[in-house]
Amino acid sequence: MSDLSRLILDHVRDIRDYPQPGVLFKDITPLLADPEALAAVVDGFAGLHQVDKVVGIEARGFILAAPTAYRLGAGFVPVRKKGKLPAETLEASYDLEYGSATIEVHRDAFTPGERVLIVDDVLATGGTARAAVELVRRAGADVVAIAVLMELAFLKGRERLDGVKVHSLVIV
Ligand SMILES: O=P(O)(O)OC[C@H]1O[C@H](OP(=O)(O)OP(=O)(O)O)[C@H](O)[C@@H]1O
Ligand SMILES: Nc1ncnc2[nH]cnc12
Repeated sequence: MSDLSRLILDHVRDIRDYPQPGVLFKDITPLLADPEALAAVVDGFAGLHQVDKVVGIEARGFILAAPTAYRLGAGFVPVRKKGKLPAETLEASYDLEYGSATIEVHRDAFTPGERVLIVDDVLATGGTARAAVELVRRAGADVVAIAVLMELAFLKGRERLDGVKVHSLVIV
């Protein structure tokens, strides 16, 4: 296992039965609070691809995507839960490990053909990431890859992202 994977595992804590019974929730707040771990994760994402825009998925994805964009000299684009973006949007609905949701992106968030890295904290069932890929493509940009801090392999999210490059800093 890489030093980065070990560092992440040491700073993510498991919360049983949150937000509902049967879910083992991966709480990244200890990692965010640790300067060395936070910097290593952002550097890890920024080392993957040079892109024009980094997309962050509300809310935890924002925290990691914005510093990644800064590090790359790229722009940041928020994908938000429905009803939060002020201008004209595209939307996609999906199921995730513990519920369902609708996300949106501004219709004019990208110029055609821009290269995009999508960043989030956790890949579980893949519903969220798949919907984000769909939105970015419908908005006219090119999804270079998805990058997550942690992939929960038993939920097989990767299988729902056929044809998209998926980078996980740690797989559990
Ligand atoms: O692979 P999936 O099963 O779709 O699950 C992964 C998503 O679930 C969490 O987001 P959540 O909707 O809980 O939002 P939050 O970041 O606002 O806590 C996480 O941050 C991912 O975006
Ligand atoms: N088990 C989990 N822990 C943290 N975030 C998640 N998003 C979906 N499933 C999750």
